[in-house]
Order: sequence, then structure tokens, then C-alpha cells
Amino acid sequence: MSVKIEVIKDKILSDNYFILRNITYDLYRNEAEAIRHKREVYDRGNGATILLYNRDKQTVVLTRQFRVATWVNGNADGMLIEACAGLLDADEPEICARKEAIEETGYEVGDVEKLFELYMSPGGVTELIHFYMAEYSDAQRDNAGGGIDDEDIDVLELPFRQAMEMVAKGEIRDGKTVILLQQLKLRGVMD
Ligand SMILES: Nc1nc2c(ncn2[C@@H]2O[C@H](COP(=O)(O)OP(=O)(O)O[C@H]3O[C@H](CO)[C@@H](O)[C@H](O)[C@@H]3O)[C@@H](O)[C@H]2O)c(=O)[nH]1
Ligand SMILES: [Mg+2]
Repeated sequence: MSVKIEVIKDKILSDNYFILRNITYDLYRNEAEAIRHKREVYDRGNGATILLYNRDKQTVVLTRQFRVATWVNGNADGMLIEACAGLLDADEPEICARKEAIEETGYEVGDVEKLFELYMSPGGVTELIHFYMAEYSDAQRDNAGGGIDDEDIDVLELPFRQAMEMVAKGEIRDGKTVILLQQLKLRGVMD
């Protein structure tokens, strides 16, 4: 199948902090007649996320913070449990993952493993997230974590089994975090 796209109009609706665009384009598929689409696209940049796990202790390190986007959409107190993550800004993805681990959880990890890069909400959000995991040890704790600037992040060290139960009960309901926990389960290194 060959696809051709001809952009008719590309308008910035907001560039207040991130960028919201409205793109009008003609989509030609298989030389057929054009279909005209008008779509809003939200560009918040790309990100990296990293799951820290300890095989000996059978634990993972997660974060908990207030997420206003979930609060306006049914999450009563707005608090969300997540693997640590952040926007790339000017960093390479692996550098970003390591930085976020130190800033948010306090752990300075050694080897990190790249899993994959996933679009998280392709209907309208540009974000591509780079996924990593890394083993951590108590000795790698450099600081208490908690984030930078106005971030106010709790660090949670949880038994892996409890984290999986929390997914089943709907207490962990962040997509990237569920994907990472399931990847760890698939490895067979956690009970
Ligand atoms: N002033 C202002 N600050 C903002 C705004 N949006 C975000 N920020 C600030 O920008 C920083 C973003 O923190 P990061 O740790 O880099 O990103 P994140 O919010 O944890 O997560 C991002 O990355 C993940 C992917 O790796 C994503 O899953 C997540 O949706 C998000 O994009 C935070 O200090 C946050 O307060 C905004 O609209 N206005
Ligand atoms: Mg973050």
C-alpha cells in the first residue's frame, strides 16, 4: 500500500508550554481519491521511562505523584503510581532515563537495558517513549529522590508480587508502568 500525504494547512493552536497543532491534510491511499482529514496533534516531546528492579529482594521501585490530567478524568485524588519517567528535553534517551532515576527515585543505576520505543497515544499525541529497565541495589541509593523544582514525588519500593496485584485491582493504572511490570514478569526473573 502506498500512502501520500499533502498538507493543506498546519496551524499552531497553542504554544503556551507544549505545542497543540491543527493539521489539515489530504491522504491518498493506493492512488485512490484523496480523503481530507483535519486533526489536532499535541506535541509534548518524547520521553523515557525506566523500571528499577531487584532480583534478590524481588522488589521494584515506583513513584507516586499528583497528575492533574488523571484528576480531571476520574482519578479521585489525582495520585498516580508510575515507573519513573521524564521528557527527553535535549538528552539522549538513555541519559534521560538515568537522570530521571536519580532525580525521582535517588538510585544511580549501573547497566540499563533498552526494551523498545512505543507511541503511547497515537490518535493525537506525538509522544514516543523509550522503555528501559535496570537492576538496582541498596548501595546505589544516592539521595532520597522526590524530583526537582515543584515536583513532589513519593518513592515506593514494593514487592513485585504486590505491584502485580495492584495492577489487577486497578490501583496501578498507568500504561507504561503496566507494560514494564509485565515485561519483567515475562522474563521469569521475578516470582
Ligand atoms: N509550567 C508548566 N510546567 C509543566 C507543564 N507540564 C509539565 N510541566 C513540568 O515539566 C516537568 C516534567 O517532568 P518530567 O519528569 O520530565 O516528565 P513527566 O511529567 O514525569 O512525564 C513525562 O514523561 C513521560 C514519558 O517518559 C510521560 O509518560 C508523561 O506523560 C510525561 O510526558 C515537571 O516538572 C512538570 O511540572 C506545564 O504545562 N506548565
Ligand atoms: Mg517524571
